[in-house]
Amino acid sequence: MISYKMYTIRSIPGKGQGMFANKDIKAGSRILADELLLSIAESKIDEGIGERISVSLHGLPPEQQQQFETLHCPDHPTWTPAVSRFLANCFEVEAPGSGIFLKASRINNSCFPNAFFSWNQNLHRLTVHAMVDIPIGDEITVCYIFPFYSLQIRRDLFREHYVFECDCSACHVETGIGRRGEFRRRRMETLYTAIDKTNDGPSNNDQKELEMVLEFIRLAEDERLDGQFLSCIYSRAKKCYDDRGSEQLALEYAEMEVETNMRLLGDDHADTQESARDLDELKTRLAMVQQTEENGENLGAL
Ligand SMILES: C[S@@+](CC[C@H](N)C(=O)[O-])C[C@H]1O[C@@H](n2cnc3c(N)ncnc32)[C@H](O)[C@@H]1O
Repeated sequence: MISYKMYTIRSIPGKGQGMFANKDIKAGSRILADELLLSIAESKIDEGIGERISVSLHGLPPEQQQQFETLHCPDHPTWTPAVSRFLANCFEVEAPGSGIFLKASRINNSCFPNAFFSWNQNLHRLTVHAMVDIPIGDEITVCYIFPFYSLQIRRDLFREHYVFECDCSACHVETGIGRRGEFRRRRMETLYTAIDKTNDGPSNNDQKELEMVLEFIRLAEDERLDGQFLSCIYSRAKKCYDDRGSEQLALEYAEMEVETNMRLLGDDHADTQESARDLDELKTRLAMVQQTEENGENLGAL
């Protein structure tokens, strides 16, 4: 067992090691900002991945190579141990790259996670933030993939990439919670793909895009799913409303985007800083519109 300020790493039956809160952790708190041990610039799983991992690993001092060897290594049917170990423990750094972080790699998966990981380019570290209040003693979990993927896709990715079967309540579709959740997640997956395909500029079908965005947000709230994907969707809602001249609604979604980014990424993340700048611009624009309207009213009253 290893204890740090906010968490302890210890074994759990059936899951290897895991990370546990050793104090009550408030939503938005930074649980860790982990240093990069090694990375590869291209994480696509092709025949060259073993070589890329090997080059990066052998560029490290022997002590750090040994630290990599201590990480969990699943028994994958086709990959070498180095590839299995890398893929089961890596996190995305600058896309399409992946990296290994010794502490974060002890965090297990849940499709109802209570924490969120993100590569922070400004800090050159991987951060993990509490998405919700985490009581002392609870396991700290992240979702390795988009949690709104349907059960079949989640199962396939967990088996293929990480070699485990997820046992969280979302993966038990025989229960009421699991079944209702699966229905919502399938719909969210469809909507996310469709929203992603719509153009960034003013589209021919703004109304349809806005309807999809609002439905996605409703489903995420019902399913209590959170993540940076949600702040991207808030950003789309902001843009849809702004494009149609509904600045007040655009402002509400801009505020939700900043709140989500602050909580999940922290104020030192480039995405948070960009969304905060956008919010300030929108507020300034809205204040100018209000001022112009007030001036017009005053002139009319003369
Ligand atoms: C990033 S590591 C997490 C820490 C790992 N348990 C350890 O012992 O170091 C990923 C591996 O943890 C295990 N794992 C993660 N989440 C799990 C879960 N919900 N149920 C069972 N095993 C899980 C799987 O073996 C997976 O390949």
